[in-house]
Amino acid sequence: MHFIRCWRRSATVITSIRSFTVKRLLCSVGPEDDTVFAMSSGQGRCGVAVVRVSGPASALAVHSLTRRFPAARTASLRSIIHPQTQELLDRGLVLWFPGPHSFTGEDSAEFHIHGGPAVINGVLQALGTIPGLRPAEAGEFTRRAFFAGKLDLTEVEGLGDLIHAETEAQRRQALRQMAGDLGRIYQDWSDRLKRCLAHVEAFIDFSEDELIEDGILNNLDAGVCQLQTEMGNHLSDQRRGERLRSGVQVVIAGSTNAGKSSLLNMLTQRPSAIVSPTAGTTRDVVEVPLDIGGYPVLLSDTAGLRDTTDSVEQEGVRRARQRVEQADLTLAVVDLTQLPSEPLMVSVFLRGHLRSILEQTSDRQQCIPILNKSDLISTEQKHSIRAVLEKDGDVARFCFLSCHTRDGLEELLTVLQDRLKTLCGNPLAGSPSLTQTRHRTHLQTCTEALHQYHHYRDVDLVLAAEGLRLGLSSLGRITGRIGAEEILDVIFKDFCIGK
Ligand SMILES: Nc1nc2c(ncn2[C@@H]2O[C@H](COP(=O)(O)OP(=O)(O)OP(=O)(O)O)[C@@H](O)[C@H]2O)c(=O)[nH]1
Ligand SMILES: [K+]
Ligand SMILES: [Mg+2]
Repeated sequence: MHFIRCWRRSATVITSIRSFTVKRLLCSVGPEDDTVFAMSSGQGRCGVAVVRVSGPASALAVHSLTRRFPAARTASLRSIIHPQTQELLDRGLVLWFPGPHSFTGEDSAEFHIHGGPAVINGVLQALGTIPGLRPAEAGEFTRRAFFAGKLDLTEVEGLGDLIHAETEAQRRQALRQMAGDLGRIYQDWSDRLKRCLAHVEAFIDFSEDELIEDGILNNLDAGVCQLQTEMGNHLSDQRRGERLRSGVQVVIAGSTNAGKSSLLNMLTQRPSAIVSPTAGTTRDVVEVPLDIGGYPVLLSDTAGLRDTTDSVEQEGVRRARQRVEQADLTLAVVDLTQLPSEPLMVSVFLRGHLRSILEQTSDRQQCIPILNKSDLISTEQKHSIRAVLEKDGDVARFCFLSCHTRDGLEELLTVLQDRLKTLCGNPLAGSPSLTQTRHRTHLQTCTEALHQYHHYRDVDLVLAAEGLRLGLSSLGRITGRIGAEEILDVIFKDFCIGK
């Protein structure tokens, strides 16, 4: 969805100024001497739009459009004039940020103009007539900031996440990463590893001259072990940061007619899925993104689980099972009227029933049993069911619910939020979580390389040193000190024009 939005935004801008561009749109990977411009605020009619310019010809751009040059980093009201026709385009604020003290590190400027399409197009077209200026690529301002050393890759990713953050917890995590919290951890590990490597190399070069004490290798071992422990702890985070970034997969599953689609509609507060008394109504997976207490959730309703000869429904059941298998959390909906009347049989029945829903995924943390249609049973029945289940440690914390009266909804939301908190962690507490598979992959490579150090340490010190060197380069790949080119395009594809 984000991608389409960004793509649409960029498509509009590019078509409107294409005829005025002097240079081809190049996808650059390194610093450039051309100057780029783009609208940095959102698309559509708005009070104020921000047009950004960055590169060596920024001063020329400001001068050409405003005549009177503004003081650095001070908003100045100016008439904005087309440099060729001298026509007045708008009156707005102009800001001048001389490099290197700017976001991109280059000379840059911002024009805060009125947000109507004709004004915006007029100013973009005017900029396009200035020699040396061309429209910016998606993410090009940030790309320039990266090459100027203003941001490392984790900070660039944090900035991208911040732009796309849809919930409070996502915003907090992204902001923290953008501020460099995560990058600093990796940089610290990198610095320490570099010191270890320098010592091993010194030992290899000078030990025969007996200039180096013997104990130095033991200290080194301890240093490498300490790094491994810290990396291990960072990696064993149950994917909290990644989950918060991409959304928690919550799946509603259960038998046909248990009330799964009714639950989806109640949580989304709209008729997202068809509800009917016919068993087997839902076949496709119906997925709705939700913000629950600041946590991003992808909530899916699935086909009722039952044996069937209908091939379409069979496919629905297959998809439902697949979703449950991949889910971070399953809401297992049970129709209370289907429970055995004998209270003592209730927990046996429920345990079996939950097992048939969850199948392989036996982790109890991943399931909330929802006993639905509580409006159809008496208060006494409810009490006795609760008493039996509370005694049974094998049944995870359950919720009574009625999708008809909404009784139990508050309690369900509380339980749900608790689980989401556990699944995503508090993005502001403790050390920051890794947020991307990319980080995980390089860190794993790094820890494996450190094993190589221990493996060869007594056999061949040169090979042991190679392990440290490999580890160092894996860490460098996370922050972009090494091999940035190959992944830049992947990262920047999610950025919009103007950022
Ligand atoms: N009395 C009562 N009826 C409910 C409740 N929840 C759902 N129902 C009814 O149960 C029937 C089935 O509801 P659905 O939401 O379609 O159930 P489902 O689990 O999605 O069914 P399938 O998609 O066929 O698997 C409908 O007639 C609902 O109105 C409830 O809390 N109380
Ligand atoms: K149904
Ligand atoms: Mg349904």
